Amino acid sequence: MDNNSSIEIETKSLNENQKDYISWDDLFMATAFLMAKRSRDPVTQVGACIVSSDHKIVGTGYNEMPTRCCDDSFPLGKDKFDKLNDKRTYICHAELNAVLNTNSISLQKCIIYVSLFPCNECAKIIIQSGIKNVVYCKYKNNNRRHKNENMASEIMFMTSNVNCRSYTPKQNITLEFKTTREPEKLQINADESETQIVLTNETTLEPVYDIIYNISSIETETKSLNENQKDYISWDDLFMATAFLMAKRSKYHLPEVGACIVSPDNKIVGTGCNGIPTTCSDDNFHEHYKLIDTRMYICHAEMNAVLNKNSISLQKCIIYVSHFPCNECAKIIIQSGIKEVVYCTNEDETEASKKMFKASGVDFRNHTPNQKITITFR
Ligand SMILES: O=c1ccn([C@H]2C[C@H](O)[C@@H](COP(=O)(O)O)O2)c(=O)[nH]1
Repeated sequence: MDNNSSIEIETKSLNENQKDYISWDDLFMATAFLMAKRSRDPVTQVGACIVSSDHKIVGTGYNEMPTRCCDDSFPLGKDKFDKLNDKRTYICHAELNAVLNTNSISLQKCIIYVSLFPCNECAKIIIQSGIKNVVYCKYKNNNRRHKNENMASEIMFMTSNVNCRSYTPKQNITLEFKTTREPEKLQINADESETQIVLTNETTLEPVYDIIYNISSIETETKSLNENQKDYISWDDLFMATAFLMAKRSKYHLPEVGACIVSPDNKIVGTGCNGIPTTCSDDNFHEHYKLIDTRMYICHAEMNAVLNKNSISLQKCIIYVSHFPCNECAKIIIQSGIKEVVYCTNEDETEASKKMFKASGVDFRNHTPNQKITITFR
């Protein structure tokens, strides 16, 4: 390949590709709105996303009943005459959950993105946690800013030097999940003294869902859904959507890849997309060094998600990836202690990765959300 043509191709595809590229503000506000899709509050679904000064997600949350307080035995409506029968008595707000869900020792200098302006109770929690910036999308009660509880929050933020600004992404974000057929199926012959790997040409249409998750969750999840919760999404959909959202920060059409690592208790502990190392400025790097093969410089989404982690250990974590990991990423995943890979598409040569995953006891499965997920900022 001659140098000039490859430079041209690369620069061209970078420009064309940046149509979909999103800002940090868009990314984190979209993550907050995505989280809100897990809320079972029939009236107002709120999401929050806490981000460190180096753009790592360190906490997420949505409004829900306290953990293990089964939604069906708690009211989802209001009753101003009977506090015991009023959802407000029990529901933990999105901000509270995001702050308490964090894997980071300190939230000093962090930013919290919230779909709704924080109420006075959440303002107290935000201030005491050390968060220094609040980015919100709208006010509750038809955007009535001058409601008492909003005023109280504003006064407390102002006197505590917590910066507060409103931000609404200009357009909705739609995440489309490409589905592909598995090119080959891996079989392990358990009878052989040495593990024998057979590649067959049988093609099956994924997804294969995590049976354990579904069985335990169906009972509680389906029963409490109501009319207003058409948008409600499963954990698998949420985290795959987060991986695809991350991919929108990639400037590389190789393709754009996103990854999201999740702890056993469903906390996001790392995210990433493919890109050149952080310290190499994206915009000048190609032209400056007249790169022949950009792929040599690209850090893959999986590598970035693992190295971006805000948890000491990734033992027993799950990594959600838009594309099946290559062999280099498979090594990183295995060595990091991650125990499961959930992928959406599998277009590339991944035999070596599969062989290593199998031998190392890392499970892998496909998950493709049934339909596209649209994040609407309203
Ligand atoms: O700062 C806030 C304010 C409210 N919420 C949650 C609490 C409730 O679940 C809903 C509000 O329900 P309404 O029926 O609209 O009063 O929003 C929050 O998470 N954070």
